[in-house]
Amino acid sequence: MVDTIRLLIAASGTGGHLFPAIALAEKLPGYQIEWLGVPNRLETQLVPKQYKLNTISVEGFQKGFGISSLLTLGKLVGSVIAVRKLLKQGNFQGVFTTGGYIAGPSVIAARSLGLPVILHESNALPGKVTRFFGPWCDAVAVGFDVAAKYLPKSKVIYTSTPVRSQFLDAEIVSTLDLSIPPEAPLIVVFGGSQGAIAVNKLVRSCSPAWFEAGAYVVHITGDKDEEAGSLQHPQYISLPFYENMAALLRRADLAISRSGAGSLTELAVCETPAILIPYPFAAEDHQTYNANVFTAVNAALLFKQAELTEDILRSEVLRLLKSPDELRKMGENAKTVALTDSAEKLAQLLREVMEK
Ligand SMILES: CC(=O)N[C@H]1[C@@H](OP(=O)(O)OP(=O)(O)OC[C@H]2O[C@@H](n3ccc(=O)[nH]c3=O)[C@H](O)[C@@H]2O)O[C@H](CO)[C@@H](O)[C@@H]1O
Repeated sequence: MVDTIRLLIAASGTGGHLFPAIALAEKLPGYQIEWLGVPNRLETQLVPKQYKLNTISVEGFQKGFGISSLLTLGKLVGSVIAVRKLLKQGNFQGVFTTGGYIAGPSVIAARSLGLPVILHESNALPGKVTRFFGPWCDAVAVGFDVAAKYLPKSKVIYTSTPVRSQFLDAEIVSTLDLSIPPEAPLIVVFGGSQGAIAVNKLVRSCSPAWFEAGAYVVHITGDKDEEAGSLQHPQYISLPFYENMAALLRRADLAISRSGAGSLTELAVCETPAILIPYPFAAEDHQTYNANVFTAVNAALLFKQAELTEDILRSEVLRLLKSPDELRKMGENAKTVALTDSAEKLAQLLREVMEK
């Protein structure tokens, strides 16, 4: 009889790092899974109760990564020791990680114990940690196939990025609990898992013209926007966060969004056309690389935040609202850049590596 396999999932920080790992974990019945994160990030809220969350302190690691700062090195060594101890004491047989600062110590610790590691990188331009540690991993699964060209020394496999299971349910739209008339055009605005204050300002200024055109706006502002709540209108719904993004994106006629890999993959599987405004301060401008994947297949319009004025945003949205055929075509094109069976593909890859 084969013993139950014990897997440590190192995924931490943002929705973009956590949701793909949660979707994968759901596809590994029979595996005993524990989580590795840090004490003060989103994993403390998002990791499902059935997985034990172990935490270590690796804050700030990514920032100084690549520069031989003693502090960074000291933190890294401490984290590696902590993860090694956890892996040994917990009898784990392998590690899965979604990159980011938690991945460095996890990969080093696992490899130093001879354990297999799979890393999933969801961005079109892989992060520094992925580029550096990718060759140490048994495989690097990528969310967009263009990422492979930045990982020449890694064993790269295109799996797309797993989304939460509700995104794959075409009927989910019936669970939308916001009062929006069925025939009204719907614009959904969101800025990743943390909101986007600069986009919020623009959207509030433009919205009255969109209301006049009959559109409803669901605006997810994040919880750090002090001006959230300053716009009131019967066709406007403002929320700090919304759980049922799957229903909302399927219902949306147009999304206005940052271009984090998680949001983009969800837009793709929901076939939602989009206006993308990459977060200008994202590491190495990786959100622009992500957005380029969409513009390359005419699935979205891309605007640099610094160049996007109220006038441009207002008029582009009004133009698109008058062009349902163009919107429909953009949605169809979006579908081509993601796989709906990504979680299964990733689970299969993991099983192949862990059970060989
Ligand atoms: C600012 C930044 O650097 N963000 C990065 C972060 O993702 P970050 O979490 O910021 O953004 P993503 O777009 O990847 O994911 C956002 C997730 O939050 C969910 N959501 C959002 C709002 C809401 O109300 N409800 C909700 O469920 C979305 O559905 C999505 O699943 O890691 C990603 C993966 O490495 C990167 O591509 C992003 O660039």
